[in-house]
Amino acid sequence: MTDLHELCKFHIRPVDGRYLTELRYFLRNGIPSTYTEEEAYNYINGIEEEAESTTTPLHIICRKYPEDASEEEARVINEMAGMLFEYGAGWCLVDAEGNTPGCVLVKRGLKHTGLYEQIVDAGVRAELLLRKVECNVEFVEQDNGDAQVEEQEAQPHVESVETETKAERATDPADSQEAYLSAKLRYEKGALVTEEQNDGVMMDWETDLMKRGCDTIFKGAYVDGKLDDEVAVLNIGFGMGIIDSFIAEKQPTKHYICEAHPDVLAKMKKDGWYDRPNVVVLEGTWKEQLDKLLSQGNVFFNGVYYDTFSEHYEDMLDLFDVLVGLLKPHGVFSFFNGLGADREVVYDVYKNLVSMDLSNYGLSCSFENVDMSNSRVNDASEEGTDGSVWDNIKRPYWMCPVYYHPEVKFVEF
Ligand SMILES: C[S@@+](CC[C@H](N)C(=O)[O-])C[C@H]1O[C@@H](n2cnc3c(N)ncnc32)[C@H](O)[C@@H]1O
Repeated sequence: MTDLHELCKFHIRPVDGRYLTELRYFLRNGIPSTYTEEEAYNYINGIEEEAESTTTPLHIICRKYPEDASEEEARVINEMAGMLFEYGAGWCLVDAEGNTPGCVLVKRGLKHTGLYEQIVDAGVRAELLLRKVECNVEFVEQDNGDAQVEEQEAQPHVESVETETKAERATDPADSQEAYLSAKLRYEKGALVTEEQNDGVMMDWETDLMKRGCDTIFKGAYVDGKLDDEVAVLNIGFGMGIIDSFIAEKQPTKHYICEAHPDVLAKMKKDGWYDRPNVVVLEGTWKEQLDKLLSQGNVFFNGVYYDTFSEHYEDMLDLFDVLVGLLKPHGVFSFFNGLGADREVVYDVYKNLVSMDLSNYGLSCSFENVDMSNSRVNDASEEGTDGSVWDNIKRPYWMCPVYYHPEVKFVEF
């Protein structure tokens, strides 16, 4: 390995200013901050193929971060990471075990460190930059061979897809709305899945989270502690009707349900949702339906819940545009927070990002931490079954020990 990689192993303690001097020297003299152990190995051994994994200096720092680091050592290590980021280090490159530097810290129980925070901040900055680049440049399809987790995290109920091509993604029901809306669905015990691919569209391990979602949006039913004369709520995405059943129990004046998939709409019809006197079913995508409601100008909600499938973070940003026009001033918005939830560090990046994005709309977002360590979702083997809730499901979309349950309202309320 190289001197740069060796430096990041902290052989000599304490970790002090000498580390900063040496690291600065390497970087200023042209050693890339993303120079990987694999590249070094291949170079030394005359191997020409490009390595599949990318163990960067930042990975090594995370692997070797001393558990007993003093305050001063922690400060120096943070400064080293800062320097690496300044010189272009990646927050989401993956090593041979599929870990990003942040994942390494999570696995070592070092999430509380300033280093982890710095990596999350770098992730937020990278996402914001990526968004700007994607807006300004038509073609950013660039395969530089680096292994990295998908930066443009897919939205609720879709996890990151590592190296699929754009063409594959266009036909993947878990990734493309067009493909999803024309895919056949199947209701099975405790889940709604796509018929062919077995993507989990909705699963009943989320029941408790749906209950929380319902309770949260009903906080908007009260103005100064008094129940509003008319309580109107909107749920976007019916799925298994779990949250809609909780909403129905609270007997709102009007209960709007927006649903786009024909198989789900058929199930709603069969189960009598269309016949309920206070229920209004908006058939179609929320983008079509909510624009109509906005132009109508006479429907405003105490609570809105959002939980769709095969949408992306940028769709959610589009939702915020209409949400601010449809929410009553004291109204509350919540959503199934599966943003990047197949990787803890990405989940943390999105937690920060969504708060920042909402603040641009005058909305504040707070999160309640829900411990999921005892949830069925994290059980390797579910009681009464041979396996976990993910058996037969193509891609697990939840891998985190804590759920960040969001509550969103206008800043002044
Ligand atoms: C995860 S499920 C919702 C589960 C629901 N929260 C529950 O408690 O059962 C997602 C639902 O959103 C619907 N959906 C997907 N895209 C949509 C869109 N653009 N507009 C409206 N509904 C959509 C799907 O057909 C599916 O029924």
